Amino acid sequence: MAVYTDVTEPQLAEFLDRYDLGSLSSYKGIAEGVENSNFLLRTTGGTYILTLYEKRVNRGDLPFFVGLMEHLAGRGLSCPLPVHDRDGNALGELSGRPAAIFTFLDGMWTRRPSPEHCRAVGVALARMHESARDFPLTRPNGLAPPDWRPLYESCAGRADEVEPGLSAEIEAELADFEANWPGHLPKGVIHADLFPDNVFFLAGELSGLIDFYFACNDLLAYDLAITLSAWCFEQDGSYNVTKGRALIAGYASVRPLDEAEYENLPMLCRGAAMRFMLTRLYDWLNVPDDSFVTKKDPREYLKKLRFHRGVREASEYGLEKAAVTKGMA
Ligand SMILES: Nc1ncnc2c1ncn2[C@@H]1O[C@H](COP(=O)(O)OP(=O)(O)O)[C@@H](O)[C@H]1O
Ligand SMILES: N[C@@H](CCOP(=O)(O)O)C(=O)O
Repeated sequence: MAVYTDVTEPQLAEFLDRYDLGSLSSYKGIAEGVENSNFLLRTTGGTYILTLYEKRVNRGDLPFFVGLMEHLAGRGLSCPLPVHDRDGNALGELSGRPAAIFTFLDGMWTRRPSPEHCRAVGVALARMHESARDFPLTRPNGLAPPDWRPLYESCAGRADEVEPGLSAEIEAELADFEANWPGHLPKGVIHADLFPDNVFFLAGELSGLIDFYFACNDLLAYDLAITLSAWCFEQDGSYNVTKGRALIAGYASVRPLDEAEYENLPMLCRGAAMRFMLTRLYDWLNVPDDSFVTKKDPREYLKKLRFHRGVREASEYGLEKAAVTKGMA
């Protein structure tokens, strides 16, 4: 469920008066999504997405997110383009919430990613990284390794309610991240949440990326690790090396990794799994069951964390160093 704020027809019609989009034909809440309220908006000028930003999104970050989408779309990456009102503003206010209108992207996200999907996602992620190189705004990652311990501590020692022994396991992992995180690797603007529900396909081809609301400046290879962890595991929790190989090869075909990035992949993947396990754990323990926020199972990411902990060398993800660092994969 992702319509947290109601919008009345007169409110929306008044909001639309500020744009050159024609008049309101219809609008309807979109159930998918977690953080914000989204509406499918039809006007006499076309079809759009209306987003109302909810409490968990910091208003001060909105110019970064909206500016990034505009920048990437301008570089030819397929992603929602913010629509400006007649005064040039991409951000307005509707029903007491910051609000923006975006172009509609055709396509659907895939529930069953294939190796071909994974390769296309790897290519798109690397293109995003390259296209954002000259984006002038910056935003620190609010969910970087130094934030993981406070997030864990805000779960008030209740991790063992999810699985006995989990608190001690998290403690040991956090100590390792604090001592060994490879913070020196190349940085840039990362998507930071490129899960299957944020990538659209149309007729088998990748048609666009959405949901840039965790985007920030951080390690580029960490974004690859997040994406690999989200796309290359099966329902039973097993790693699919064919998908992993395809995703990494797709990425490296646009942006080859450097040796240190490649060698640190197991640590980066463990970190990616920890980050999503912790945010899910926090919601699992703290968000009331009748709340609108969709809770996701932290144990899915606990399994992935354990898999990554067992990986001794990056080649176990499917590709040898020479292939990935030379971009010849
Ligand atoms: N530009 C767009 N074009 C088409 N559909 C979109 C677009 N933006 C969002 N959506 C739809 O809205 C849903 C929720 O969007 P998303 O950005 O993932 O929300 P949240 O930030 O709340 O997770 C998506 O799954 C998709 O169905
Ligand atoms: N991808 C995250 C949750 C964030 O959801 P999104 O709809 O904003 O992508 C997770 O799976 O934990």
